[in-house]
This record gives sequence, C-alpha cells and structure tokens, in this order.
Amino acid sequence: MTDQRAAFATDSLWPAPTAGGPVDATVTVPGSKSVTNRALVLAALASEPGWLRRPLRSRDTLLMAEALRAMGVEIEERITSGTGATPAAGASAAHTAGESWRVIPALPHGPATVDVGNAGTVMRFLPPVAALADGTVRFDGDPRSYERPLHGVIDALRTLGARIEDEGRGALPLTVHGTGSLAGGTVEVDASSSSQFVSALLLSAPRFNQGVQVRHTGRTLPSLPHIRMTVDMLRLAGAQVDAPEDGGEANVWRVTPGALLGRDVTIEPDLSNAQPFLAAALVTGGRVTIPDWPEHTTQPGDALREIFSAMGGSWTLDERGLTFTGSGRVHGIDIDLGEVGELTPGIAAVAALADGPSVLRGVGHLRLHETDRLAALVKEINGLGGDVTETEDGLRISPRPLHGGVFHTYDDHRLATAAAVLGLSVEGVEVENVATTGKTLPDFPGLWHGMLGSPAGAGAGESV
Ligand SMILES: O=C(O)C1=C[C@@H](OP(=O)(O)O)[C@@H](O)[C@H](O)C1
Ligand SMILES: C=C(OP(=O)(O)O)C(=O)O
Repeated sequence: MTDQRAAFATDSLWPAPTAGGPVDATVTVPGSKSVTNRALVLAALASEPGWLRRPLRSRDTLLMAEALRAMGVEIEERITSGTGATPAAGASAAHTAGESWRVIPALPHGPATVDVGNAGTVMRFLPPVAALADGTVRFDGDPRSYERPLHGVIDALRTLGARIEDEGRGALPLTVHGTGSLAGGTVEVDASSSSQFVSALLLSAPRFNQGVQVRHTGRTLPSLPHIRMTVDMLRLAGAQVDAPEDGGEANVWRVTPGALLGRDVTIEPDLSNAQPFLAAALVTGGRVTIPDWPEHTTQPGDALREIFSAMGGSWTLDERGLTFTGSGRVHGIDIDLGEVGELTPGIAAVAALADGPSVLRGVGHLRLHETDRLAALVKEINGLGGDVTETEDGLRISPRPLHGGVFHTYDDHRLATAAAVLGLSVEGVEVENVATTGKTLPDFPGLWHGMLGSPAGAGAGESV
C-alpha cells in the first residue's frame, strides 16, 4: 500500500540455484530485525540521544524508523568509520564500522500515520508508543496485517487508560487517541497467539505513569526467548523489570516507571536469517561460517546450533564466528519449536530432504504469521512431490524424492528462504517473489549466490 511495498516485485520467478557440491563459505548476515526494532523503540522513548550500530536496513526496520519519525523522533543515518564512535560495551571498533543510526528522542506526537506493512513488531510495539503521544495516530498496513492478532495489545491498552478506535475489529486498521501520557497499571493478556503482545506492553511501560504489571493468562506462550530479549534490552536501557525467569511469579512481568537511558547499542547479526546458510552447510555436507555470532544471546536462532546438529551437522564457535559443518547425512527430527517458531519453515525444508521422518510441534500460532505458514509449507513442499501433513500444532514430514516446480511464497520471507534451501538439492525449483525476503534480509539472492560462488541469476527482483 505504500512506496516501500511498491519496491517488491511479486510476479517474478527466481531460479533457485542447485549446489554443485559441498558449500564452503563465510556469510556476513545483516543485523537482527527483532533487536533493531526493539532498540529503535527504546531509543525513541529515552530521555537522551542514543546510537544503533549496524542496524538492519530492511522493510520491517525501515517501517519502524519511518513510523517513529512520523511521531516526531529524529533518526539520522550515518556512515561511521569505527573510530569516531563510542563502541557499545564489548564491541570492537570493527564492530562499529559501517552504518549507524543516531536517534534523538522527542515526546511522541500526532497527528501521524503509521504504515505497519506486515511487520508484527511494528503493528504490536507501536500502539503503546502512540498511546503516550500527544495527538492522534492512525495505523494501517498490508491486507495481511488486518488478519494478524492485535486484540491483546488493543484490549490491554484500553485497560491501562488508552482510547483506541478499531470499529470493534480488535485488529488493524485503528486509531490511537493519545493524550501525552498513559496511566498504566495492572493488566491481563492472553498472549498465546503472539509473544509480541507481552513485549509490546513491556517496551513502553517505563514511560507509563504507574509502569505495568502484565499477567499472561493463556494456556501456551510462544517465542519466550523474544520476551527475554525484551526484558534484557529494557534492563540495558536502565529499566527495572521483574521477570518470571528471575524467580518471579510464573507468567507475570513488572516494569517500574522511570527514565530510559540513551544507549550505544551494536546490533547482533540476525541468527534466524543465518538459518538458510547454515542449512546449506547441512544439506550439502559443506561448511559455512557466520562471523560475529554472539557468545550469549536471546535470539531464538541460536538454537540452530543444536537443532541442526541433531539433524546431522556439528558446530564450533571461535573468533571467526560460528562454523557449521554438515556430515553428508541429514536426519529427521521430532521437536517442539514453540519457543523458536520463526525457525519452522527452514527446519521443514531441511526435514523434507532428510533420511527419515520429522514431527515439528508447538507451532499452531504460525497459522497467524506473515501467512498461514503451516498450510503454505504443506501445499508448496507437496507441490514439489513431498509428503507433509498438518497436525493440530505443527507438521509431520516424510521425506520423498522431490522434483522442480514453482514454489509460492505468499509474501513470506521465510517461505522464500526455505524454498532456496530445497533448491540446493532439487533441480528446477523456481521461487515466486523472492524479493519478499527484503522484509528482514536485504539482498538475499546476492548473499545466496555469493555463498555458492555462482553468478546472480535473473528474476531476483528488487529488495530493500
Ligand atoms: O518479538 C519479536 O521480535 C518476534 C516474536 C515472535 O513472534 P510470535 O510470538 O508472534 O511468534 C517471532 O515469531 C517474530 O518473528 C519476532
Ligand atoms: C513472524 C515473523 O515476523 P513478525 O515480526 O512480522 O511477526 C518472522 O519474522 O518470522
């Protein structure tokens, strides 16, 4: 619906390259979407300017930056040499070289219009910011954004004192009528459809008059590492947070009101976007190194070390980064992916090439992601000759010899990267709208061809 969306060619077919043999490459993966968008929100709400080093520049993060700018926050993009900047704790000068964003916070204000695209982080993290704004903020997005769950955030904000018009939809589009402050207080939310409900309320809570106490009341809670990421980043910005993992009450988070510090944050590489490259090492029996893999992280992609090892590879972590090595064999896996749901499409692709069956559990909420990921994976892998069935909360995958064909991606970046993994071993896979990878991973086709040492093919389309 916007200029950014127009940059995405949707009708092109990208011939996914096959791997001529075992891959052997080092792939520098751009910054984490989840860390970049949290860092932007926290910097925008801080009481002093801050820096983001090596932020991700992708559709989701540019939408977040644009939305904050629309509410009065200044975000300047700068190229730094690595010498003029103050590195974040533990970051080397090399780490800080490249692009940086200087964020100069302001009291958020309306009138403003926010395009959320199809970014869960934007559609969920920003209504609480808008509730703190002085003025009216209108939220709209891609057609799919109307279908993604938002009721948890809307209802909770109303309980905490906000006025929101959504014409009874409990979803986008909506208008938040901010008054310049929000009471805050105690709220219950069923976050079983998205952990981002909890993260959204916690991120802005230091600025609520009474802070917040959030109690999750649902039966399940997906993507816990992403909530831990929120808690860690809030603490790094000076907030006081009580969380269940510190011995607090189960399913209850508390944030004390107080000023947020302007920090200098170096964004980690996106470990979930490292997935297709690690998968390439696994399925070709090759080796891929991802530089700057953090020793400690809350990113769910860190679990790939163990998951892909259980599927047949092995890893080492040293000063070069994470090196993942395939053994030439790929095994099936029976695993609950509830904590790391965004890894499911890539694991499903590897599982379809394995030497035995797999069961992926705990990911029913993926039906409400960028697309219905369970239905899409069944349809598209089976369209190449596979045998994937949907269960109540996941997928059952029985590997079969696959053949070429068009793999549709439904505007879902992770469907596109999963298709590329299949294409390494299966001749003639054509990925429809590979440019949709630009939601979180700029120039995926370029990185992929670079890994394979092959010239970039036609039909790659534009990406951010
Ligand atoms: O907070 C975040 O940055 C995210 C949380 C998860 O969302 P859900 O809990 O909705 O799965 C994850 O899937 C998404 O890619 C990013
Ligand atoms: C679910 C995802 O994204 P979003 O932040 O839009 O929820 C994802 O990146 O896999």
